Amino acid sequence: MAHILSKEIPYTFKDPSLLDHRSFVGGKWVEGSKGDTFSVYDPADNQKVWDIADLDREDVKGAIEAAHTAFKSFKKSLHRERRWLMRRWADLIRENADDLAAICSLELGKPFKESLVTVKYGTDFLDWFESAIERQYGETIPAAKGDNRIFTVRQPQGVVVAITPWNSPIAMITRKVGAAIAAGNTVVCKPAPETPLCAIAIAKLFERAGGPPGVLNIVTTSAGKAADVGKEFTENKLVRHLSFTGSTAVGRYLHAECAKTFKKTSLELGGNAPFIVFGDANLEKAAEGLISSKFRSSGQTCVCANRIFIHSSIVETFASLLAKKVQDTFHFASVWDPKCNFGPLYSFKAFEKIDVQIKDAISKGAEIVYGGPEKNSQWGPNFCPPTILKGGNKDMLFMQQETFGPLAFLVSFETDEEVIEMANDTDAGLAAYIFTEDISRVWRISEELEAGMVGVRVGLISACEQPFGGIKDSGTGREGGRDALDEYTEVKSITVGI
Ligand SMILES: NC(=O)c1ccc[n+]([C@@H]2O[C@H](COP(=O)([O-])OP(=O)(O)OC[C@H]3O[C@@H](n4cnc5c(N)ncnc54)[C@H](O)[C@@H]3O)[C@@H](O)[C@H]2O)c1
Ligand SMILES: O=CCCC(=O)O
Repeated sequence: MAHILSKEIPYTFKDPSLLDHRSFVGGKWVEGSKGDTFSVYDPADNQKVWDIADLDREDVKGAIEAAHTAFKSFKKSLHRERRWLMRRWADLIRENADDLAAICSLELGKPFKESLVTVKYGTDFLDWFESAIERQYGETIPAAKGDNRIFTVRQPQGVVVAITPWNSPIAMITRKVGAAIAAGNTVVCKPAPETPLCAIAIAKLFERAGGPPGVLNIVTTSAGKAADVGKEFTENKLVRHLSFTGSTAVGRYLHAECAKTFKKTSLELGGNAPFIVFGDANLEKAAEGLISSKFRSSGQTCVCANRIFIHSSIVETFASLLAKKVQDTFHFASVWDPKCNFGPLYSFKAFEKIDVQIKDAISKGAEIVYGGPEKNSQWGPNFCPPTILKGGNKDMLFMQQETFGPLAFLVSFETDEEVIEMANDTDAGLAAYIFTEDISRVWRISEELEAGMVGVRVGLISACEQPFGGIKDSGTGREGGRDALDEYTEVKSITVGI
């Protein structure tokens, strides 16, 4: 089978060799052993982009074994050697930022301009982890038994499996894989079947940076093989840590399966973020914060605002201001147009989900203030413009179900107590946002919100230096930040008798 891009795009790759349809296992570029493939589509027009190698459970087992073999020597690599590897890798990603952004736009439908921001965000993680490598300190502990001395060291865990979603195909890989490798582990990464090309290109650059064979393995698999391949990840005893970003349902399943072999898990799952604007808020700031939180990636991030609570005294003013700012902010065009800053939804399925949420809300009393889904939009079959609805209430679907699309549902509230209760009335606990000018309210509400991350007077909280993760059904563990490498190491205590 000839493997070439199946469609024309208005972009010329500076280095076309970054495009590949194969997986990367044990330092070799491989097809699936059965020769199976699956297709990747461009969300901007639903046209096929390429056929990608579809690895099966046996192939994935081989990748785990390759990672295990590589771990035997990689765990002994010097900190300084790993720093240089990370630095070369990050530099190569920067040098190839345009091509990587183009791949991201092609398979995710993200505007090219926004894809460049994503590449930078992804590279920031590698820079951050690199700087942390030589600061993996242990402790000395006073021993109760006078003749003993106790100290601790941090050691890599072994083979780490990283399973990533489609909505952030560069940063979700560097955030997991970067930290795991920086800490001295070896990795088998399974990217989402919708967006394997970014993962493949990142692995090409890892190889060029001098990454030893087997340290990073990329296994591309179709949606249909995910469950089977997942069993290998959870049952194989060589895997010591499974790090997953994706839906709560799949995360819950993987977590339970991993418990059977006592694997560590890091789970970054779904969100349902409350965004609260109090009566004393700076409304300009709040509207701008909401635009960056709600409409980033067309509403397709786990930290996007989902339930927007506005104090009843300002709800009308805020809705009009928000509509005006949305109108002034977004420019729709082809995702390749440098002016475009708002892209399509990932898929028709996503479009249908938001259609259901809008119809449900309208049938229960909400009204559209701005936008509304357009069937057969000139910007593609999956395009939905930023949409604002007011009159939301607790009986509507969006209150319990993550929208993952560009719908801003405004719900009015009266008191601080009432809004805290509504904000916490969800199984998710990932991000939350508040806008107020009252310093005592900042502390009180931040501490009362049941969420792993709170943004105060900001709508964009994601950063490599921030501990990223949730509580309740939004998962366990933190990625990024000062403690990022701790997630991928074990503390060993050594007691010495003198
Ligand atoms: N908290 C975060 O950091 C974060 C980040 C991005 C996305 N998300 C969440 O992810 C969801 C959207 O992503 P999605 O639809 O791709 O999620 P998903 O759970 O369907 O898929 C995520 C990944 O898991 C794989 N997978 C699915 N079933 C599997 C199985 N049985 N065994 C092994 N792997 C399996 C998929 O192929 C994909 O690679 C949203 O709910 C969003 O909030 C969370
Ligand atoms: O979708 C979730 C991850 C996006 C982010 O890191 O902000």
